[in-house]
Amino acid sequence: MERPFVFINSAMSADGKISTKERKQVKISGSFDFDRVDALRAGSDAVMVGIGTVIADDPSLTVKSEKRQIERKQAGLEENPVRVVVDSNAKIPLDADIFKKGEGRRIVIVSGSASSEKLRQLEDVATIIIAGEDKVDLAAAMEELRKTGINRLMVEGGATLNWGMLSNGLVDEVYTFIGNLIIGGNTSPTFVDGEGFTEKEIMRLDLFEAEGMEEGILLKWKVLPCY
Ligand SMILES: NC(=O)c1ccc[n+]([C@@H]2O[C@H](COP(=O)([O-])OP(=O)(O)OC[C@H]3O[C@@H](n4cnc5c(N)ncnc54)[C@H](O)[C@@H]3O)[C@@H](O)[C@H]2O)c1
Ligand SMILES: Nc1nc(=O)c(N)c(NC[C@H](O)[C@H](O)[C@H](O)COP(=O)(O)O)[nH]1
Repeated sequence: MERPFVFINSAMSADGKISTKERKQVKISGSFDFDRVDALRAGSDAVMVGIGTVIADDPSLTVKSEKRQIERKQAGLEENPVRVVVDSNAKIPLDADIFKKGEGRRIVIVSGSASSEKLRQLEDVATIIIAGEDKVDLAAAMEELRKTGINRLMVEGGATLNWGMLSNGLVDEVYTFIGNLIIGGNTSPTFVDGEGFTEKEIMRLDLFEAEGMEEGILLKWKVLPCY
């Protein structure tokens, strides 16, 4: 199977949470880390999030630095990477910031259970990929993204999509910024939620970079193959 090179970038608290129990966004990164995230976006062919993140945060996922936007244009690219949302039932609001802000292509990946009426409406603002019957088949979706020329894909969460991508063996690298705060709560989203691995299935990582940044630390890991 041909798929893009995939990395996940996430910011978490010292206790591994990525937002509050009300799923409210928390500023974990400082300006330095947000700028690093911007550079990662600018260097990617596409940036992907789950529908939970769109509903919770309404992100635009645009490249913020004007210099990077210009550099992308000079390289013959669109100002922003392709913005991709994984949304099995096509719940994404038509007025989401992803559609309203910035230039560039948008892709919504849905499953066979999405309503055809909503898909017709979405076709005006995005390309639709259908993968899977009731729930998006992420492996099939990755193949489709690769076919459309996406070779480097940045995944920006949230917790459930991170699990889906990791547990299906679709991630090459993981970048986690750990900030100087504790969020707590047994229902607050963590870096990876979902079902969780059993002891035998646990995924191993290889740390290849660690860098103190502002009041936190950035860790970069390679995902090791499962045996
Ligand atoms: N700190 C950070 O770096 C960061 C980044 C992004 C999001 N967040 C936070 O994460 C939270 C959202 O996370 P979440 O877990 O609710 O939503 P999510 O963004 O992970 O989206 C999950 C949804 O994607 C859809 N989906 C479709 N097919 C799937 C599949 N095969 N596998 C997995 N998901 C599939 C499902 O509808 C699922 O509910 C928000 O609170 C947001 O603020 C934090
Ligand atoms: N890197 C990072 N540090 C954080 O402290 C934090 N809270 C997020 N959270 C991701 C976030 O939940 C959003 O989904 C997008 O970062 C918003 O993207 P835009 O600014 O709209 O382009 N990400």
